[in-house]
Amino acid sequence: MEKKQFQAESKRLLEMMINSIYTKKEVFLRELISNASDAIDKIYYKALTDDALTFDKDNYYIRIIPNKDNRTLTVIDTGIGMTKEELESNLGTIAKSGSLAFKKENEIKDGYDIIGQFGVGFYAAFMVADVVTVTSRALGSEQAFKWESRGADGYTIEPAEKGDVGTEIVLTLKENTEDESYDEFLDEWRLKEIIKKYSDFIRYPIKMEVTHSKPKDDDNGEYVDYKEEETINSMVPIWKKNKSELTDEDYINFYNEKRYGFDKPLKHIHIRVDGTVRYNAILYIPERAPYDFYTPDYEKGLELYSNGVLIMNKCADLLPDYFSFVKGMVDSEDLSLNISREMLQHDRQLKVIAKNIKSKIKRELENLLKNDRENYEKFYEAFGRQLKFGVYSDFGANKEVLQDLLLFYSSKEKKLVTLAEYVDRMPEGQKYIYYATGDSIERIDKLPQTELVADKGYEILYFTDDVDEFAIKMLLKYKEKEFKSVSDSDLGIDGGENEKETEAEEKEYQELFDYMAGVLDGKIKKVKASKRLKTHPVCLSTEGEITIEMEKVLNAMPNPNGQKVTAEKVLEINTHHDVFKSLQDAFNIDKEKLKLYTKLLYNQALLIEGLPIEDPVAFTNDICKVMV
Ligand SMILES: Nc1ncnc2c1ncn2[C@@H]1O[C@H](COP(=O)(O)OP(=O)(O)OP(=O)(O)O)[C@@H](O)[C@H]1O
Repeated sequence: MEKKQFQAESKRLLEMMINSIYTKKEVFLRELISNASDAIDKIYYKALTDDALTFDKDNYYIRIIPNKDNRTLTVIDTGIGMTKEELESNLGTIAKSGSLAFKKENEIKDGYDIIGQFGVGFYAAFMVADVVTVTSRALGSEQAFKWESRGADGYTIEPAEKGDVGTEIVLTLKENTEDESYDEFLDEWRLKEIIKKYSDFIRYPIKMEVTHSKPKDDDNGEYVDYKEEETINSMVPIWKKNKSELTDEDYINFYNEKRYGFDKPLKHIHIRVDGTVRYNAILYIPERAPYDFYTPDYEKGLELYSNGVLIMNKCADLLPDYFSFVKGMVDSEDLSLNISREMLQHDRQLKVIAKNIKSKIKRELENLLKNDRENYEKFYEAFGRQLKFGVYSDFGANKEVLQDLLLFYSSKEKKLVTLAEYVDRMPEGQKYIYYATGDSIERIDKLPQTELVADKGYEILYFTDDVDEFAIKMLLKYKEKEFKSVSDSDLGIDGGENEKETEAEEKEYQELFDYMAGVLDGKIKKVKASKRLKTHPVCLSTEGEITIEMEKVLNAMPNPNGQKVTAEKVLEINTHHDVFKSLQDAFNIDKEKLKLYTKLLYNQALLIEGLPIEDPVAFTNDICKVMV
């Protein structure tokens, strides 16, 4: 059977490709510069095996020339050039990559990999240009050729004059339209910006004339403009340098140059991996949280480079959410790029890198905690909340990774402590890790509920962040010790004689307590004699899973159904307090007074908890009733 070839309508293919591959027009320059760099690399590789050729790096460069008068942008390179046949096959055939073929023919291993592989990048020029003119003279040839195309209409090739080996590409830019201005690609500052963004680490100098101004000679305060050629790119990426060559200042400068943050980094991590997936990375832990860090607007991610060429500004897949504060970049030669170089074809390599990076960051944070507590606490102040969110989210899937990085304020140490430090110094007989929740340390310090636990000499962790208690509920235990709120109805503390006494009292005063509960009409589950209060007359505790702090947080969240979460509150009364005597008297002789006292005590307990009083006016009126 006769085998037929597919027919490709190359005009349409070109149009489709030009307009659908790239999301940003500016990348055309990245593609042309990458081709120029590949062309110079090819001479470099040839010189490795050809004794007749020498490669003196100083002679090789890429030059960018914007010309506003002609509306042309020229890209010149001193690379290997193209013969007539090569112009025809490489630029005349879409998806033909001379660079890929070169890579296959020449075994290239030293890590300076050729960039081109798909054979389409060149055509990105047609996104911004009506006419593209390529004049090229190949290495070893005296004759140059000119290739010219208006895109879909095909191309022409004719002999041309060119003094040096290399390629000159002239783009005649499209006319501006209502929606698009192509003039930006003639603007020095814009060009500089694009070069810095995508091609900063191309290994050869990218030169361009840049306008500066200087005072006029006659010293009358006026300035004149003059042009000077500058190398725009930094060339050697800092991450390819040896760590021993680099100082802290170099890393800080890179952080600032890249605008990873406006602060100083607290720590940098320089990673070089030569494993199954090779990559370099420079990561930073910032000193301060960006202003939008804890908002939905914040975008996590690392810059992703393939061979020194920027592929993605913020690759989110490289960082878990709980380390979203990390800034920096990753460069790998082993990424499977897709044709636009914007997304990755397969993410196996990326997954390997992400996993690796995650454990590196964790290890660095652990080291910081162990060896530089002061700076760790600084870090924790800025990003601790994110770690706690990390423990809580994904149903606690990452709690093991994160639990040893957590810190909480300790009632005894009066500073932040780790869970390990807490558990390791727990006295014999202490069953639980105790915590108290509140808006601030000062407020928790005064919470009546902490009295019994503190009296026992037990340390209490203070939870002042909304997320704290939720994270801890997800952890459940640390080193086999369960967490317990000081407001829990059962504190797990053996009260001895005192406890028996309270139980006896409970029975004795049951009628009074029931009456009081009735006055509060469903606002609380019950009233009981407190085992935990020593000096304070009243407090609230809870039964069940939901604590008062959780009730506050959950009810503060947007809730379209208007449903409210309520903790099962218990009003605890200190039966050894003088107030209790008044309650008993009122119960016996003046029920109206008892109602008044009950409401007052309940509202006081709410205030202590930082909960709103339902009717503040009624509350102040009640106080006045007591006063008169
Ligand atoms: N400045 C240049 N000097 C020498 N050869 C070039 C130059 N520009 C392009 N070429 C040749 O043209 C071919 C096609 O270029 P094109 O940019 O379309 O694809 P590529 O660079 O091979 O791959 P990719 O699509 O991945 O960039 C290149 O492979 C190279 O052989």
